[in-house]
Amino acid sequence: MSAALRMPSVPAPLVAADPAPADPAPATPAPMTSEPSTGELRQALPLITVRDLRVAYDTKPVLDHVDLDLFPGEMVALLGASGSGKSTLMRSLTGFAPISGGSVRVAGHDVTNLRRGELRTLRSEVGQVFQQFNLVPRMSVLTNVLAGALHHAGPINWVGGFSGADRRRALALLDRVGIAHKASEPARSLSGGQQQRVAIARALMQRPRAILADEPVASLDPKLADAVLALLRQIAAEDGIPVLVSLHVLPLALAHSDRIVGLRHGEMLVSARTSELDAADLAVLYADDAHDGHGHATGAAA
Ligand SMILES: Nc1ncnc2c1ncn2[C@@H]1O[C@H](COP(=O)(O)OP(=O)(O)OP(=O)(O)O)[C@@H](O)[C@H]1O
Repeated sequence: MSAALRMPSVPAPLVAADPAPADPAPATPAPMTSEPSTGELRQALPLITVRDLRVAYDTKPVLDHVDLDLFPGEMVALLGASGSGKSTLMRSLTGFAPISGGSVRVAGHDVTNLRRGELRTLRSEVGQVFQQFNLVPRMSVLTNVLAGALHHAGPINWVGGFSGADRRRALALLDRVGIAHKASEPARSLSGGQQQRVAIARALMQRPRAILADEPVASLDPKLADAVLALLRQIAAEDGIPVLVSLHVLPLALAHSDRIVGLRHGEMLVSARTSELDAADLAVLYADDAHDGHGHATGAAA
């Protein structure tokens, strides 16, 4: 396989429960040679569609004609050396980046043309997970998860302001991510891997239509990183939502994604199914970047 993989960004559709179309235009159905199964009839349309995206900070271009589709149910790893534009691409999906051209559609929202209230709605529908977890350290694990419900609730009294149904749901989500037994402990008392599980449960509390995870395992040891990425992939498949996860370690991307996309200096150079890739195919993303300037190994040797 050639080094730079400008493959079509549209993979064979992954089937998901009740996918929400990002665009009202129906996808052209693939020709069918036999009676379609239910799954085939529910072919997924992309929930997130990025076309010809350009982002510039002041006059400095950071993303250059980027195309991307994210489908319900798939875990997509976003790779690239430091400064290649991964975080900027993620921020573009929730209206936090200075988009200078192209289009971004997320769960039916045209991100480049949203009023403030619509932006809030968009952000309430997209769960976010960060490297530093972003929990409130002195608050309990349960309260941190309940905070995910605030996106939909508007102003709320933190003391006793959550409904019993919210609390039951938060506990069920903590159970799902494997740390219900920590519900009443302060978040700061948990290990990094446990805190990231809390952050994932908080994102799920939003009932997200997609999850964006920006280097979610960069602070975790390899075993915990494996477990957290496996959890995110399981959520993508079970909940039928796309999960986009930026990573710096190639073996983790190869082990835990359905598809890999890769940026280099703001250009999307790689977009392919993970099963069709190996580490050598991804070297193009890191050429001439022995170190990324932030002390990360680039992953090529990881
Ligand atoms: N708010 C900003 N103002 C000006 N330049 C910015 C801003 N945010 C990012 N940049 C620049 O945009 C480029 C891409 O940054 P970005 O954070 O998206 O890269 P990244 O691939 O996520 O890097 P890393 O892996 O280190 O997190 C970099 O050159 C960065 O300096």
